Amino acid sequence: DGDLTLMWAEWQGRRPEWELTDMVVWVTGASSGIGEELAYQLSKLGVSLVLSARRVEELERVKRKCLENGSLKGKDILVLPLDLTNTSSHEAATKVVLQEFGKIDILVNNGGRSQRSLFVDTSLDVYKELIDLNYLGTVSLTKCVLPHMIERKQGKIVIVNSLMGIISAPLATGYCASKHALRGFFNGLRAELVTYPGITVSNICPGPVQSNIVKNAVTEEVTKSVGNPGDQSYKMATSRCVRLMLISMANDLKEVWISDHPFLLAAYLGQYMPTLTFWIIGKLGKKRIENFKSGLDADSSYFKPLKKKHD
Ligand SMILES: NC(=O)c1ccc[n+]([C@@H]2O[C@H](COP(=O)([O-])OP(=O)(O)OC[C@H]3O[C@@H](n4cnc5c(N)ncnc54)[C@H](O)[C@@H]3O)[C@@H](O)[C@H]2O)c1
Repeated sequence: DGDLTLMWAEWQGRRPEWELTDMVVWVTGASSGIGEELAYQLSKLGVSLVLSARRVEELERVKRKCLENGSLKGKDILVLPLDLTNTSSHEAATKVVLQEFGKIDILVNNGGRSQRSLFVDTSLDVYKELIDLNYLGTVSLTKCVLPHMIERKQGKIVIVNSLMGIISAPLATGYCASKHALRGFFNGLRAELVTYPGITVSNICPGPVQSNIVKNAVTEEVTKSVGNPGDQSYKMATSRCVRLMLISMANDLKEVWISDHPFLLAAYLGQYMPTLTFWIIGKLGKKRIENFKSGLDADSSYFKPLKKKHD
């Protein structure tokens, strides 16, 4: 359920329990899904945590659960409300973290939103929103934190990208574009930082993972979300995805693919036979669009045969 380098790192590499202790880790999108689970698993490693998202009460809930389940004390977790699209607030937020903990070892750029709509039906505002949030929000926060990492000549920048940043699927053109943009940007930034070997850039690309991503996905209009999480039984467990993310961070892997098949296979195939892969995506995607148009959950109804096989 991961690319070969990641699987090797899980087998033979450095353990998160050895490598990630005593660090200050800032997680965006920590109020739900992958970010929330990251908070729980990180809190067991004894790091200092900064939890960011827009809803303070949800972040407080996550903080309480971290304190119940981990070894941290209240002072080790900072709840810092942050809207990724409000880029003018990012500098001040970074200062608050530095004042509180004195350093930032790991920035996990996780906050984001997906999409479920056909391009022809979708307002341009949706495309602006997805680029503002998923791409520019991440770039902006990284721009605020990076000078501090350069000063210390160390730090880990983690981007929660997606397999949709490598291959694309119908009904998510704007989401795929924002994730492809992140991959292009951070591969370039990594190369710019080559004179700082202590600063690493990890591009993490999960396939489908259990979370609220579909429920929160934007549709034809920015103000309209899907509202229903759909059937998540065929997706990877959040805890497994996050464990593999921590292994990636502990081993400073530059890019990882975290997914079950057939999604992982599609990513591999896409590297070797792009034309064939896009033909297959077109064939499979046709059914996905039909499901969506008839009001069904595009994914779960599509993956029913797969689920039955698992059962
Ligand atoms: N779940 C999947 O299948 C999957 C697959 C690949 C990649 N991802 C990526 O994982 C990341 C986390 O998503 P998730 O699956 O946990 O979904 P989720 O909807 O459960 O969580 C998204 C988080 O981002 C936050 N967020 C949304 N808009 C924000 C804003 N304007 N400012 C600050 N925070 C904001 C939400 O509050 C929430 O905490 C996203 O970047 C997503 O693209 C998810």
